[in-house]
Amino acid sequence: MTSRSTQAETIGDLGEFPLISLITRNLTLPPAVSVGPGDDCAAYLINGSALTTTDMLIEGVHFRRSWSSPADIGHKSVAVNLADVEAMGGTPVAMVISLGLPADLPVTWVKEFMTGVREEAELGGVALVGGDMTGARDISISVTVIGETAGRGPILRSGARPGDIVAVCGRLGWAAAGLAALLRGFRSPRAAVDSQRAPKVPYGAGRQAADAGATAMIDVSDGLLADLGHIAEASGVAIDLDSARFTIAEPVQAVAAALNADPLGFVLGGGEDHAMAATFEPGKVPEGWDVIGQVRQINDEVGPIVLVDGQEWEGEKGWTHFHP
Ligand SMILES: Nc1ncnc2c1ncn2[C@@H]1O[C@H](COP(=O)(O)OP(=O)(O)OP(=O)(O)O)[C@@H](O)[C@H]1O
Ligand SMILES: Cc1ncc(C[n+]2csc(CCOP(=O)(O)O)c2C)c(N)n1
Ligand SMILES: [Mg+2]
Ligand SMILES: [Mg+2]
Ligand SMILES: [Mg+2]
Repeated sequence: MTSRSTQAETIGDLGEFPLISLITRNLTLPPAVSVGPGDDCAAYLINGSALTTTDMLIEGVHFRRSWSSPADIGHKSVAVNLADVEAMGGTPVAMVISLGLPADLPVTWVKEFMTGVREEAELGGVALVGGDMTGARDISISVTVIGETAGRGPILRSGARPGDIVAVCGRLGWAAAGLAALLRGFRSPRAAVDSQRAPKVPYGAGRQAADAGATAMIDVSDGLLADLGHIAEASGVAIDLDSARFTIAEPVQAVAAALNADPLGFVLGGGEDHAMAATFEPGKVPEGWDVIGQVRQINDEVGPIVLVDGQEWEGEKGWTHFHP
């Protein structure tokens, strides 16, 4: 590194290519990756069926710098993408990250962000093989992950059949409860707020579900009801959840009590925990998954729908962008 780069405080002082070096030095690449960052493309082997997924995180929309550490944002950026590979029953192989960054961003911010990226990538078993960088007013992060299903077909949203059991693995309502706390200026309960800052994706659960013969699967990014709605639509079925089946975690209950809200609202309508939600033939629900309902035939007049105790849920079903 030049003296310019060792002394630089902001990424504007440092410059584009030294910043790329800072981000990409000392990466360990698995044998499947023959060319990592540094050339015009990365090169790697895919042995089975290939998967590609991408999700963006935008400052002010997905995170605030005042709420989350740079490392949290690094963790979250990788985790939300790995959750989509998991939700197809796949295994991640390679990842590219594109960053839009303001010039006055401290270099330390990017270093700490990359610590989160590296830690989450290691947890999920994916290699960073490249990316892109541009100036921007607000921080914008776009991650793309390439994965594989090792010759087995991917688990789609469209495979649920009447008579199947609906089950989930992972946290529900934690991140939404954390968001509600942060929006009101609180930093506790810590477990809920930390879940909003960076989700705990149940890595391995998607592959476990695929091994158990899951008929459909999705990760809960927007909200359980909204995301199960995608399974209902794609599969042409009705899904009926049993509210008595949900065990509501203590941090979610604590936020609900403090805000005088229904804790079930966080569980059913809250996103960003990236739990896996899947359907299975009876008797095939794997260990560690919680049964929450049943797949039923659609009523022709109503069409695909997600019900709670046989009724339509009156509250929020999940996050959608572009709403005022
Ligand atoms: N700009 C786009 N161009 C092409 N396809 C898109 C675009 N945006 C979304 N899609 C596709 O639409 C489908 C649904 O996208 P969506 O982002 O809702 O899925 P997700 O990543 O599972 O959810 P979330 O974004 O909440 O994590 C995906 O198959 C996605 O690839
Ligand atoms: C500052 C701030 N305000 C609001 C939220 C809540 N939020 C944003 S995007 C999203 C759904 C998933 O996004 P996507 O569908 O883009 O993957 C949710 C629940 C947040 N995380 N940070
Ligand atoms: Mg998406
Ligand atoms: Mg998804
Ligand atoms: Mg996603």
